[in-house]
Order: sequence, then structure tokens, then C-alpha cells
Amino acid sequence: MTHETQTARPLTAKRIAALSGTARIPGDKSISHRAFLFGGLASGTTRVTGLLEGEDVIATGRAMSAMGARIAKDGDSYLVEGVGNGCLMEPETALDFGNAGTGARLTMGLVGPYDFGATFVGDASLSKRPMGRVLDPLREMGVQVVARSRDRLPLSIHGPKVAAPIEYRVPMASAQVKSAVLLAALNTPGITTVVEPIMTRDHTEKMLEGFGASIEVETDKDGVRHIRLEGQGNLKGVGHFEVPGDPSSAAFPIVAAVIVPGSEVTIENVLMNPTRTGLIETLLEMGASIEITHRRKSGGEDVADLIVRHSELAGVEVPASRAPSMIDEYPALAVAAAFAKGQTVMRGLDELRVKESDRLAAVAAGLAANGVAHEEGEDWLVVTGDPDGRGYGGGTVETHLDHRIAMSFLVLGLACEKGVTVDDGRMIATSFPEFVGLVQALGGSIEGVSG
Ligand SMILES: O=C(O)C1=C[C@@H](OP(=O)(O)O)[C@@H](O)[C@H](O)C1
Ligand SMILES: C=C(OP(=O)(O)O)C(=O)O
Repeated sequence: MTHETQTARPLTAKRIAALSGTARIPGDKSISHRAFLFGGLASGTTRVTGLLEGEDVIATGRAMSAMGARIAKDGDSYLVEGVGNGCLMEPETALDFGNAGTGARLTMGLVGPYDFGATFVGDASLSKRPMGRVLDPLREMGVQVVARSRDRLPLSIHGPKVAAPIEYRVPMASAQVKSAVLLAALNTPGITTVVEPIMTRDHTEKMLEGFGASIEVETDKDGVRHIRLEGQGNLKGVGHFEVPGDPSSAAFPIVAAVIVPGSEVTIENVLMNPTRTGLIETLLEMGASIEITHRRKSGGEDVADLIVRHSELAGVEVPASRAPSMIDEYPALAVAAAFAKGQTVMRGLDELRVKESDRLAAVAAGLAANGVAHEEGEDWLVVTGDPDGRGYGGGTVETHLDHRIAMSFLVLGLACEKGVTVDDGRMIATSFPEFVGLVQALGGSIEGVSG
């Protein structure tokens, strides 16, 4: 049963004790989507371990199954038997991506050049999000699009007889747009080039190379990346693929340990790819005690364990250039900033307006409801903190079907005597189904609200 068939589930977090113990973080959401997409496309079998079993990723698995991939759970792993590049089958029914922007946009790219029809649907949040950013380059490649309202779900696409390779400069910092064009290139003859002026998470490039795609990346003297992919080559299953732990999920126990007095928490198996570590970098600059230990490789990526302790924080200016490496972590950073001495200034946040909710507005409203001083601009946020933030809380936060808003404000509640309520915790299952249990195991109080 997904969130669409249930009623809202309010949750309250409150301060009862220091957090302590060890938490293992579930698999990275971005990499898990791609493991199903690339494993399901490649010929042969890939055994995926550590996959995130969140609703978003499961929706991508279901879409790949609807187009011919065979995906089966086998103990702790998933066995993915792919169709072979170019051999996806026309789905018989609409592909339902629920709450998942990544799943919807990357799959649109993947199936775009196929000479068949595919219909995309999603929940109320996903149906408000802009899809033109992916559909525009697909149209240049020859894909037809029919949408009820302009470039929003529900929509159908139909590929041309033969798609045309393009050179596409990504107009906003978006790994989803970059990836959609690269996935479309897989079934397009010739070389498609994606020009990426601002580097975003590079999981697509790295994983496609691992699956045997003919892809090369060149960074020019201005730091602009040129990613070239020659289409219609063979992709082969990689045997075994291990998904590292998600730094965007780790953000919540990290911030909780930093702001709840007396805490010391070890967080294991966190992906340390530099395109994803902006929050850790920022918290370290603010004075957080985060020890990065046991660095190692997993799934071709750097991972580490983090020992995080309650810390005195100072406000900082977060440069706009860091936004792509922590784009999903601003709601959690805003909560940490509420406990920092002075102001934390966050700029370059325009992309937050088009996430599962308008995250800038939702964060500002949640801070306001709980007594945290802040100012919201068009694409910036300034939080003025209080290191003794015990007086915060007592408010109810509207989550607007956004998992990260729900988890961030529950983390705020863990440090407030009055506690914090979120109007709906169902969305947490899209990216971090273990969240409530994991926080409780560390000694935090999160309870359902009855009535
Ligand atoms: O490619 C990906 O896996 C993602 C890219 C980001 O979105 P944008 O491409 O919209 O920035 C991020 O917010 C999302 O959670 C996952
Ligand atoms: C923005 C997010 O995901 P998506 O775009 O896949 O819905 C997120 O997980 O914070």
C-alpha cells in the first residue's frame, strides 16, 4: 500500500535524552534507482546488495519489470536480469512513479527514443513538478510528448523511428536532466554530448562506464564537463553491485547528534563521493565534531563511518557553488543552523522551489511555526540561531508530501522540550523507511499522534 491509499500520519518528536549508539544507513537512493535502471537494461544478471527498499526505488523497479526486466528478491539482495540495450518492451499500463522525481525523469530519458508509447503518472507532489527540463532535450531528439497540462504528469511520450543524437548544455544544475539525456543517448545512434557547466552528482557517468557503455568525460580549462556517449553499444550486467549508504539520509542522524546535548553517534557506511558531501563540509566549517573514520571503497565509491558528537556551532556563509553537492540537505542544515551562534546564510537555492515541495517556503514555514528566527528570499535563506534552543518547538509543520521536510523537523523536535509535530510522516517511506526506528534505537522519541 502506498501513501496515496492511506490517510495522513502525524508524528511528534521531542527531547528526552542524548542520542547514542551506532546506526547503519540504508542504500543511496540515487544509486539504487540507477542499479535497477542499468541492471534492467543490460544483458545478463546483476546481483544488487544494499539497495534502498524505499517506495521511490521500488517504483523504478516496477517500471523496469513492466518493460521486460526480471527483478527478484533473493535473501538480502536483488537479482536483476536485464533485457539488453535497445530491447525494452512497450509497457502495457501507465508507469506510476509515486513521489519520485528521479525515477520519473530518468525513465523518461531511458524510454524516450524507443519507437513505442509510454505513459507516466505520479502522486499529487510529482504531478506539480516541472518535466519540461527533461522533455525539451528529448523533443530535440525526436520524441513526441502529449501532456494534459504543459509538461506536467500525467503525460505520454512516443519515440521516433530513429532518434537523433544532440549536443545539450544542461541549463540548470541538475543530475536528473544530465542523466535523462545520457540514458536517451543509449538507444540513439551516434554520439550524444552533454555539456555540464556546473558539476552535479556523477553516479550516472560512473555506473554507465561500469556497465560497459561507451562514455567519456572531459573537463575543459573552464571546469565545464563534456560527457560523450556513443549509443547503441552493449551494456552488460556487472555480476555484483554494492550500493553504499545514502549521505542524504545520514544527514538526519548527523544533525540530530550535533544538536542534541550529550550525544555521540556512529553512522556507518556513508557514501563520501565529493559530489555529495557538501553538508558534512558545511557542518565541519560550523564547528561540528564529525570524525571521518574507516575510509574504504564500496561499489566503486568512497565510503566511511562517521563519529558525530554534540557540538557548539557557529553560523557560516554557505557558498552558492556548494549547492549541487548538498541540494537535498538544506532542510537539515537549516535545523542545524537554528542551534548555531549567529547567522547561517544559504544562497543559490532556486532549485529547492521545485522539489517534492517548495522546500524553501516549507522550511521557512516550519522554522516560523517553531520560533526559529530566519529570513527567506527568492533563492536564499538566512537562519539566526540560538545555541540554547530549548525554547524552540511546540509547532506543527506542514510537510506537503515531502519526506525531507518531515524528517528535518522531527530532528528539530529531538532537541526541543516542547517537541515538534509534523502533519504527515508517510512520505518518509519514499527514501528512508527505517528512519523512525533508527532514531528510536539511538534513544530519540518519535511517536504517532492519535486522533
Ligand atoms: O540524479 C539524482 O539521483 C538526483 C538529483 C537531484 O535532483 P535534480 O537533478 O533535480 O537536482 C536530487 O535532488 C535528487 O534527490 C536525486
Ligand atoms: C529531490 C528528491 O528526490 P526526487 O527528485 O527523486 O523526488 C529528494 O529525495 O530530496
